[in-house]
Amino acid sequence: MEIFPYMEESDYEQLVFCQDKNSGLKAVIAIHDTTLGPALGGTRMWTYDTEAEAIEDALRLARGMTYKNAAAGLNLGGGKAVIMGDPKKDKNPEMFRAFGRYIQSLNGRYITAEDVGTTVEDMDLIYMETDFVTGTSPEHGSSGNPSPVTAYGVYKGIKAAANEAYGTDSLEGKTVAVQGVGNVAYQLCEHLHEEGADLIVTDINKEAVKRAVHAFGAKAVDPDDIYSADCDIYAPCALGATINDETIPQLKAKVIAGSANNQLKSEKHGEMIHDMGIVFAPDYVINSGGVINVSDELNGYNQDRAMKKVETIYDNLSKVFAISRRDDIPSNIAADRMAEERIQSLKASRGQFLMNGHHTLSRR
Ligand SMILES: NC(=O)c1ccc[n+]([C@@H]2O[C@H](COP(=O)([O-])OP(=O)(O)OC[C@H]3O[C@@H](n4cnc5c(N)ncnc54)[C@H](O)[C@@H]3O)[C@@H](O)[C@H]2O)c1
Ligand SMILES: CC(C)C[C@H](N)C(=O)O
Repeated sequence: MEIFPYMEESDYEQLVFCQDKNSGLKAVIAIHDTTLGPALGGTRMWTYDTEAEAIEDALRLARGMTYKNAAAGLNLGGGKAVIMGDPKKDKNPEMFRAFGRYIQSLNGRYITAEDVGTTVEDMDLIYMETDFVTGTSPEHGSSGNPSPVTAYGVYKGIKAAANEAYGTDSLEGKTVAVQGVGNVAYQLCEHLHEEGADLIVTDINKEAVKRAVHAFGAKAVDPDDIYSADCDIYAPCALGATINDETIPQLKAKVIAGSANNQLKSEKHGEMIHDMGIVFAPDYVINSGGVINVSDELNGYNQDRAMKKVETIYDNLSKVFAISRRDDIPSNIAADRMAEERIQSLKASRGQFLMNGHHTLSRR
């Protein structure tokens, strides 16, 4: 992989390699764009087959955070980190402390939080070395685990998408097919069930499926059968790239709205579902509840204020759908335009973010 041409193409600012032999840390921090403010994005721990795969994932996810933060109206840029390793086997406290020291070395240009494979406990270890971490335990004055808030935002986003497709945002009697019932989706199912939606669920983890069937009376299907499930709304909450050439022809839903990052395999798949009249809630708009919540820590965390901001996901998505309808463009393109406009309007007068010696995250 040629790194500089890749970085130049989407104008990445910085890529940092972190190695600590003692703890086994091998990590990459990618900072995409800090026009709007310091780069905020989670740390993913994953078993990458190759270094190139890890670097590419960090870069791709960092760019996604630039768009997510901009579209959510946050004064934050985009960055992301990946740690190479199996989150079930390879973690140790020294690893996260060493990683925290690397974050500290960036002096606030990158602020981290949870992502797939990392937990509140990991953030607490990072916090032992740096202030530039959010989503630590509430006893540090922090916001804790972002997943329940992400789930609430996705629930609100599903309502906005239902309103666009069906002319009402009531989910009572609607059937929602949920792919993956992990941290976010289990809580999402709770909101949907409370509103009277019928649930179809799948997961590669049989226990997770059992739990949802038991708690919400959900109907279980095999992982490959979720795309063709007879439903009104398909909620991808597991992996990326599940909207692709193979799955699109199987879909019966009029709405696609879920928590997973990077749901479209490529841009052409956004066009395909747009042409079919499917309402698609762009992933980085609907799943921004977690980052909105942790970002409130930069003002001294206030849960009420954070939740009010999370509620804006409904209006934000309605705006995206209106642009998509007005210009007859896929909703993912409409969302990109909305985010890019915010960044471009500041870019003329501001460059990269540099800490000015004072920051609000210090709770010590
Ligand atoms: N946690 C957050 O706050 C947050 C914020 C924004 C976006 N997201 C995204 O939402 C998604 C879910 O996040 P999470 O924190 O709930 O993760 P999680 O790991 O807790 O849940 C994912 C679930 O998907 C299941 N799964 C994996 N492959 C599958 C397959 N092929 N078919 C069916 N199920 C499968 C897993 O077994 C797991 O139960 C991820 O894509 C994540 O990037 C999460
Ligand atoms: C900052 C974190 C809460 C970010 C989250 N992992 C996301 O993808 O949005």
